[in-house]
Parts: sequence; structure tokens; C-alpha cells
Amino acid sequence: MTTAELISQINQKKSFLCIGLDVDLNKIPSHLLVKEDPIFEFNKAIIDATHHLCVAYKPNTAFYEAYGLKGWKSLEKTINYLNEKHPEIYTIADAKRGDIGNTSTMYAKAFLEDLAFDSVTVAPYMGKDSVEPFLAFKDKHTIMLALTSNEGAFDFQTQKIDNKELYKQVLETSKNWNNSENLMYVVGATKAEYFAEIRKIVPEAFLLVPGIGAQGGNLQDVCKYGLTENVGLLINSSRGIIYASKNEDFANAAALKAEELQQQMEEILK
Ligand SMILES: O=c1ccn([C@@H]2O[C@H](COP(=O)(O)O)[C@@H](O)[C@H]2O)c(=O)[nH]1
Repeated sequence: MTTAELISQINQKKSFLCIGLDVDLNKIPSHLLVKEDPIFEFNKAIIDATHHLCVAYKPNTAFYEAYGLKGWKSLEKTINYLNEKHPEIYTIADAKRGDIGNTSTMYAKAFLEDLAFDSVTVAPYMGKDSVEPFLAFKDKHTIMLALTSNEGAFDFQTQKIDNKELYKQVLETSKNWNNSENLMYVVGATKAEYFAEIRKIVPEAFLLVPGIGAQGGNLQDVCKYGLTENVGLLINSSRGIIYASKNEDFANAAALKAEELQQQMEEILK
């Protein structure tokens, strides 16, 4: 999907919500556990109930890889369902990959070609030649970790090298890479006070913002400096939406939580 198509969907739905599909079999309603593929059944019900309220879904691949081949199959069924039933919806494989060039190409093929996600998350630690293979894919995005939502972000990302914070160097340097127009960045909602600085470096780029809800981030605080003319934000919530209820009404409960956020976004966009 192109960035223009994503922006058009955001404007139509008055939403920049991304729902995280982080499925944990210990947390889903028990009546689903007797099904052949409980993870897919859970995702399908969530997608059917929420697709009109969000513009993107983000399965974190760890939650599928943890269940081995069966989990990978559930991930494949989920992305196929999204691509067939809701091709307008943006999809993110939250896999946080990156390796030497030829290996990165294989990771990119796995997520962007074989599974046909619109984007994949990558770690910047191995540098330009580990990220450019992802950027080479036309009409696909590479979402690079910049300033993450966790406490450990302060271990390295905010540390200064040559008098400049590492996350700023990541943002600045990557702007000069080949096909950098295909880059987006991860910035945690728990780091709202950094958005003004970040927007000085990447004024237009889309930011994927996890950390709303379960991690305590606040939508209004993020939007204050994060929002651009083209919105420029994808706000993710996973547990706060998909585990709103453990009962048979779980999909409706998730839709209510998603609607709460969509309504706040509609208000912000006015
Ligand atoms: O900095 C980061 C990068 C990625 N994540 C991922 O986003 C979701 C957040 O889930 P919640 O349940 O809404 O807290 C999850 O998949 C993380 O691995 C992040 O939280 N922070």
C-alpha cells in the first residue's frame, strides 16, 4: 500500500488507530480453545468487529512464533483474511528484524512478499546495509525502531554519542539511505515529551506509536507535537483493545474500546 492510500483511509475513517493482534492463548475466551485454530478464530472475530474503526492491524510475530508451526499458520491465515476481505487496511508485521544484507533480503521476502504484509518493523542496530534490503520493496514500508516505549530505551537510545542522542542519529542518518521515502519510525507513546524534537528531524514521516493503554501512554499528549498535516501517526493499542473481555462478548467489548479511541481521534482531527 502506498502512503497516499494510507492517508486516504485515515481521512475516510477519521481514525489513525492500529489494533495490535498479540494473541495469547491464556488470555482468550475459553469457548474458542476447542476450535481447530483458536488464534485465527479470535483474530477473525476481532477484525470483523473493529475493521471500520481502525486503519491498521499489527500482529506481533512473537505471539505466533511462540506456538511453532501452528502459530505461523495462524499468522498466515490472519494476513490472508485481512488482504482478501479488507485490502484497504494497512498491515504491519511487528517482527523487529535486521541482519547482514543477504539475510535481511530473506526476512523482507518472508514478510513483504510471501506473507504480503504492507510493512515490517526492523531494528537499526546493524546499520544501513541491514535496513536497505527492506526499503527496496516497492509500495511497502520499513518501520524502524527510533525511541521505544520501554524503560530500556534510556539504556542506549537516549545516550549521547558525539554530543547527540543515539535515537536522533538514527532518525537523521536514515533519511539519507536509498529509498528512505519508504521509512516509518517507531516512537513510544510513553515518550510523548520527545515528539517535538523528533518532528524537527522527521517533520513528515509516519510514526508508529505503541504504548497507549496498557503501557500508560496518552493519545492527546502524543498528538500535541506528533500530528502532521497528513496526520503522520499510527497509534497502536493491543491488550487495551483485544482483551477488553474474556467472555463470549469479547469482540463487541473490543469494538467498544476501539470506538472510544476512534472518537477521540475524530475529535483531534476536527
Ligand atoms: O517500542 C515499542 C515497540 C513495539 N511495541 C509492541 O507494541 C505492542 C504494544 O502492546 P500493548 O499491549 O498495547 O502494550 C506490543 O506488540 C509490543 O511488543 C511496544 O510496545 N513498544
